[in-house]
Order: sequence, then structure tokens, then C-alpha cells
Amino acid sequence: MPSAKRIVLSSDHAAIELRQAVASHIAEQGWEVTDIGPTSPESTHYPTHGEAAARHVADGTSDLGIILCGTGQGIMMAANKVKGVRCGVCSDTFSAQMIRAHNDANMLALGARVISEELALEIVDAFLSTDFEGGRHGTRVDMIRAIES
Ligand SMILES: O=C[C@H](O)[C@H](O)[C@H](O)COP(=O)(O)O
Repeated sequence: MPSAKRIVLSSDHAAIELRQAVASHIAEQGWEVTDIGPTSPESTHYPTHGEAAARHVADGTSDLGIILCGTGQGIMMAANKVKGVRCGVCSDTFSAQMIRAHNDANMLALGARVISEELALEIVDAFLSTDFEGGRHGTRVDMIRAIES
């Protein structure tokens, strides 16, 4: 397990079950999980939940975040508006490794209407077991940071 241990989770209504499955899966692995909901299946708005989780990561309350909606796309877009957040949607394990190793992503987005629970958990494991490589990739991530400032 990398040094980061605190993970915030959130979703919209489309991904509550998958979010809860992810929460159980990573808690069993020893990660300190903060699940900020929602728990009600009522229709809600993904920007609210993406921003809330992103602020946890940006202010250091959590080291990493996993956010989910129907496709993962909308909640990813919202999270990436928060300064300091680098979030990618993944539907395969290779991309999940690469967004950590090359992009130093601090948030992962998943689409509950796109991938199975089994694949989602494999993607989560790939994301959480990979460290940032630094080097030339650090130069490029610094360039992303410069765009924000
Ligand atoms: O990117 C957006 C997400 O996929 C949402 O989960 C989706 O748009 C929600 O759709 P609906 O309101 O039809 O359940």
C-alpha cells in the first residue's frame, strides 16, 4: 500500500451500490474510508458530490478520492474544477495504473453504468497499488499545476 491511507468516496444516485461495494472492498484492505454519500437513491446532481469529494482531497483531509456516477464523466469534470485535483475516469486497469504513475492523479472516477463491479474493484486495486514515478512525469504534472495558477 502506498503512503496515502485516507480516501474519500462520493457518487450520485446512479452509483450508490457500486460506491458502497468499493468502500467495503478498500476498508477491508486497511484504507481509512470517508464515504460522504449520498445514501438515498433519490435523483441528485453529480457536480455537488464531485466537488465535495474534491475539496476533501484538495484541503488534505483525504489523500485520495474515488468518485462515481453513471459514466464517471460528469463527476470527474466537476472534481477537476477544484484546484489541486487531478482526476481521471478509468474503465481499464492499465489506465488506472498510468494515471497514478504518470499523472499523479489524486482522484479516480468510475462509471457504474459502464463497468461491472468486478472490473471496478480491479481498477480500484490498480489505482491504489501504484505510486507516482516522478522524473519527466513530475515536470509535466508541474505544467498542469502552472495552468491552475
Ligand atoms: O455524467 C453524468 C452521470 O453519468 C450521471 O450519473 C447521469 O447523467 C445521471 O443520469 P440520470 O439523471 O438520468 O440518472
